[in-house]
Formats: sequence, C-alpha cells, structure tokens
Amino acid sequence: MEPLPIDVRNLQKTFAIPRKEPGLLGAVKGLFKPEYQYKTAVNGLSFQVGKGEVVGYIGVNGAGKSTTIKILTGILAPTGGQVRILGRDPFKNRVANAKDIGVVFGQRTQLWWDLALIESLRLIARMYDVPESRYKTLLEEFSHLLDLDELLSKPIRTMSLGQKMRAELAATLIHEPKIVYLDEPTIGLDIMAKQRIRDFIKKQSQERDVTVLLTTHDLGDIEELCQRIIIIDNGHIIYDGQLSTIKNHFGTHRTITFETAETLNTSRLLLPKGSELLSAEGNKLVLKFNRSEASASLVAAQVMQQLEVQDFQLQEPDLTSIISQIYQGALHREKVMG
Ligand SMILES: Nc1ncnc2c1ncn2[C@@H]1O[C@H](COP(=O)(O)OP(=O)(O)OP(=O)(O)O)[C@@H](O)[C@H]1O
Repeated sequence: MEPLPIDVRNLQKTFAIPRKEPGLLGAVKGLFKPEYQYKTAVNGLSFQVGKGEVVGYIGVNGAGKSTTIKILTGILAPTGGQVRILGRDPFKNRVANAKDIGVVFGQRTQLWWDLALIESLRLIARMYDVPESRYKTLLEEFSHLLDLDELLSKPIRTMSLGQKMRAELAATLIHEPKIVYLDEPTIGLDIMAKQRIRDFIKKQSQERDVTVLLTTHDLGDIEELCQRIIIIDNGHIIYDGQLSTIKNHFGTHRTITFETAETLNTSRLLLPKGSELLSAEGNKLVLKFNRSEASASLVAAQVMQQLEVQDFQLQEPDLTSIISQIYQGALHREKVMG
C-alpha cells in the first residue's frame, strides 16, 4: 500500500527561548547559566492528508500554522509525536523529502533575484534531474496556464507581485512534487491574478493528484480550492472536516434574491414564515430566512404565488462571517461533527 502523503500523530513543538536579564551582567550570566522560557507552538496535533487532497490549514496569527509547515517540510524537528511524509521522517530524511515536495511562502522568493525566470527554471529542473523532454512539456504547459511567455526572459527582481507568484508556482512544480505546501499564495494580488493562481492549483491537484496543504487568510482561496479544512487554535486542532459541514452548521441564515416582472409594491406582500425583508427596489426583492424555520423552496414558492418572478438566486452563507464566529470561540460552545 502506498504511504500517506501526510501523516501527523500527536505532534508537539515547544520552543525554548533564552531568558536574558537586562544589562551586560545579565548577558554574561546568560552565557554561563542560561535560563529558558518555553512556548508550546503546537500541542498534540494529529491529522492525515490523502493523495490529491487540497486541505485548507487555517487559524488566527500565532495559532501554530507556520510551525506545523516547518516541521512537515523538514526545516524544524518536533519535540514530540511523529510525522511521516510519504512514509519518511522529513527531518531525518531531508534530502529525499525535498524531492517529493514543493513549498511556496507568499512573501519570500526561492528564485534567483537577478536571473531571468527561464534560467531559474532550467537550473531547478537540472537540480532535480528532470529529463529534458519532460521539462519542455511542463514548461509549455505552465507557460500556458500561468501566462508566463512574457515573463520567461525577465529577471525576478523586475517582476510585480503577481508575476513573481506565477513564476514561483512554476518553479515549485517543475520537478513534479507529490506534495505542495502553499503559504498565502494569493496575498496582495488582484482578483484576476488570484483567480489564475487558484485555477492552476486546482488543475495540479485534479490532474496530477498533487496533495496540497494550503495556509491562507484569504477565505476565497479556501472556498474555491478546499473541500476539507483544518482549523488550528493555540496549537490545537479545533476542527477537521468538510467545509460544507461548517457552513451548514453556522450559516443559519441564507438570502434569496428575486427578480420580478413588474416594479415591486411590497405593501401587499405577505412575507413567508421565517423570512424577513432585506430590500425591495425596482424589481429586485431580497429576503433573508432562517434555515431552521424555512426552506429555500418554501420561501420561493410563497413569493411566487404572490408575484410574477422571472428569476431568483439563493446566496450561500458568507464564509468570512462563519469563520470569524469560529475564531471567536463558537466551536467551543457547540459540538460540530466533522
Ligand atoms: N522560533 C521560535 N521561537 C520562539 N517562539 C516561536 C518561534 N516560532 C514561532 N513561535 C511562537 O509559536 C507560536 C505559533 O507561531 P506560528 O508562527 O506557528 O503561528 P502562525 O499560525 O503561523 O501565525 P501567522 O499566521 O502569524 O504566521 C507563536 O506564539 C509564536 O510566537
């Protein structure tokens, strides 16, 4: 049986930070008899990620996300528990592990600043022993998907943020890693650039079975790419499960927008049970309803009995507000099944 891409059991990382007394005397004392204070960044994490899965790894600043990624990529050694990446210990087998993984840190580049992108890509392909013909095929594919044609001859230092990120993704995937860790891949980008990057990531996971662990504060990334999310808080996992479960549980209200044939006169409109009027302007009517009291089909049917409706749309609950409720402790107050 193939080993799991990511297998984390009871992972723990405690940093020992030297405590320094003030002044020169303190510095000298610290040299001979250092005292430490301890910070546990991750505490008892367990999760597994399968082949081709795209998992959103989210939490507030300082929750422990970067520490986890650093351990999974083999940069840091854990202080407790066990990590296996494709069956290996990533810290003890850093070289072998590096061949199978790709890492993108949103604000840092791993490319050579002064080299043209094409030269960086060629170097990386050579470092990883990518066969020439395979390299050519991938370069062509990535150029098309990430619109790299005009960038290939440009040095990284002359690129805009969005161009750099496209270059970075190409460089990360040119050796066809099985697992990719993406830390804020769309940070600071405009909507078009974000979309291109999300499409690229989606394609890599769907067509090449690349496993993706995605750290982001951009819930649009999560919404478009992840079916499953892991939420981490203060070093602990507080939720690991389907995004849809969280949405259904916390998104108690939905909105439904109707377009009517004639200009609205709401004075005689009888609002369906469990719904309230959000707005009525021209021929657009927006109602909000509580999902535990009414269903979309009932609300729609009752409105359509009274008005000539040409079209209507149901809006999904807004993920941003749901996640912020969870960050504020909503999960501690309720039990949600993953
Ligand atoms: N090298 C270190 N030495 C001491 N403490 C550290 C170290 N690295 C991280 N920490 C602490 O561990 C905790 C978790 O940090 P981590 O960077 O993993 O969080 P994060 O979820 O990635 O946050 P962000 O979203 O801000 O990147 C924080 O309290 C942080 O201060």
